[in-house]
Amino acid sequence: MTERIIFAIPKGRILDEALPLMQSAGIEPESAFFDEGSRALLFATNNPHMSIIRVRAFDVATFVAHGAAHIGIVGSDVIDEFDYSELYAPVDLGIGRCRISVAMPEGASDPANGGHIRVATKYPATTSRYYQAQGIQAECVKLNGAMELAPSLGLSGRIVDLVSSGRTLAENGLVETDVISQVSARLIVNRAAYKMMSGTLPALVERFRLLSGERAAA
Ligand SMILES: Nc1ncnc2c1ncn2[C@@H]1O[C@H](COP(=O)(O)OP(=O)(O)OP(=O)(O)O)[C@@H](O)[C@H]1O
Ligand SMILES: O=P(O)(O)OC[C@H]1O[C@H](OP(=O)(O)OP(=O)(O)O)[C@H](O)[C@@H]1O
Repeated sequence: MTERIIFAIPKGRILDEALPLMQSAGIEPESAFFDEGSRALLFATNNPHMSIIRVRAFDVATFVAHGAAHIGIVGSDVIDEFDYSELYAPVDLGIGRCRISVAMPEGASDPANGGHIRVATKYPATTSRYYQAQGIQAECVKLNGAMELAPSLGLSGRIVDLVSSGRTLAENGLVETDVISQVSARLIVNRAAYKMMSGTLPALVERFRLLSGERAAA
């Protein structure tokens, strides 16, 4: 018997780039997936043994790590933040490229007072790890968006957030001071499922690996 594969994809901005990639891999979601009025969260595909769930970016990693979904697409920013041992990330898809950086108000200095700083971020684990390696203790204020507001309103001296064009920082009077890491979207697989579903998942991963190799070479 072939088990059903649950494929988790993120709702946000990666989706537009992920869909053509999935189509190239032969995965076509049912029409309800494209219906903006639909409240459904789980969708059939042209493969009777595969369904798609569309969830928030951070939740893609959680669903796959717990085996509730078997495979997914998510940014390396999310993988690094959770550091789930159950996740295998075998393919860099080369989409959703950006970087995770430190930023602060133009012309400001934010000295580490007694080795301590305060940072507003959606990425507390990544931020703490980055500063810990420099012997600085980062007190992270967790926000889920609009981090750029934090310095001007006195919430923190600096922020750690994703940067692509730099436009959001510039429009909010901030400058990028350090790049923590480069980010791109990855194919992730639940390690146990990869072994258990050996008739389907490894071949699917190979298809994406080939496509990404072709894309990188193009
Ligand atoms: N400016 C950007 N350029 C390129 N990729 C980005 C950019 N911002 C985010 N990403 C990638 O897209 C992923 C999802 O980000 P997005 O901003 O769409 O979600 P979100 O609105 O933060 O998510 P949610 O609403 O689920 O909290 C990020 O984890 C990152 O990998
Ligand atoms: O350097 P830029 O090209 O301006 O991109 C950076 C912005 O993109 C992301 O937010 P997004 O637009 O996804 O919205 P969000 O606040 O909902 O995360 C990120 O959080 C930055 O705010």
